[in-house]
Amino acid sequence: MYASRERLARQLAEAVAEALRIDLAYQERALLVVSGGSTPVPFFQALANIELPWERVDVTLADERWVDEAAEDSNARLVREHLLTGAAEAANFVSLTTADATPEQGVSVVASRVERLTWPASVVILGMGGDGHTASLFPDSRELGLALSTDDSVVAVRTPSQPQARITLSAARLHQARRHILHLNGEDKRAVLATAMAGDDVRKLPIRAFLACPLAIYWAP
Ligand SMILES: O=C(O)[C@H](O)[C@@H](O)[C@H](O)[C@H](O)COP(=O)(O)O
Repeated sequence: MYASRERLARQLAEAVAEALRIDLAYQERALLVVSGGSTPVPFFQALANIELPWERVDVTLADERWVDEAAEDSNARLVREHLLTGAAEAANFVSLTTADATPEQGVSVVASRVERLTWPASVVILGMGGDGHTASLFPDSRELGLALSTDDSVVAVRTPSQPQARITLSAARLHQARRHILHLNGEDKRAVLATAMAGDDVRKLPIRAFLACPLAIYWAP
């Protein structure tokens, strides 16, 4: 981990906290949509320690693996361990899974949960994989076309390159935010982002669906 990644995470936490503060000055509740993966951990830890009226903040995920919340690779677990601690413990976390065996069975319950939240979100923070995916909009997802085009909030996703079934907020739902942020580290991801910016085939590099949001980019080497 580079020191600058830690600094970036702290700056990002300050920016997100400020956005929540601004929105909470004139809304009863505010919504923060975060991503999983390894990149956000220092950001979560920095944000967790910032004083805010967290009891008026809802936190949900851009996407989730269809696994038990106790599983190593559960994004909910990541958020509970690193964000919902300290001051942020008072936030209300809304998970994207149910006890159903498959995301296809749970998708409508998750959709109604998501739709009850305060939209537009204050901030949607996206990550990006080396294949240009964001949330669970993978280039090889069978449901990519659906997730990019549907008005539904949530889509169950099967992706040959990924070991688990997943559930993702749709592109339309992820677009419903006052601010969009892309948080990424490393030269390899910067190169993927540069390629994404130089073209327009969203199915090849799904991050392209968010480049015109506008998207604030938080990058460290
Ligand atoms: O993993 C997830 O839960 C998210 O679906 C995914 O979109 C993530 O943001 C990117 O894959 C980046 O992941 P890293 O931060 O681990 O590189």
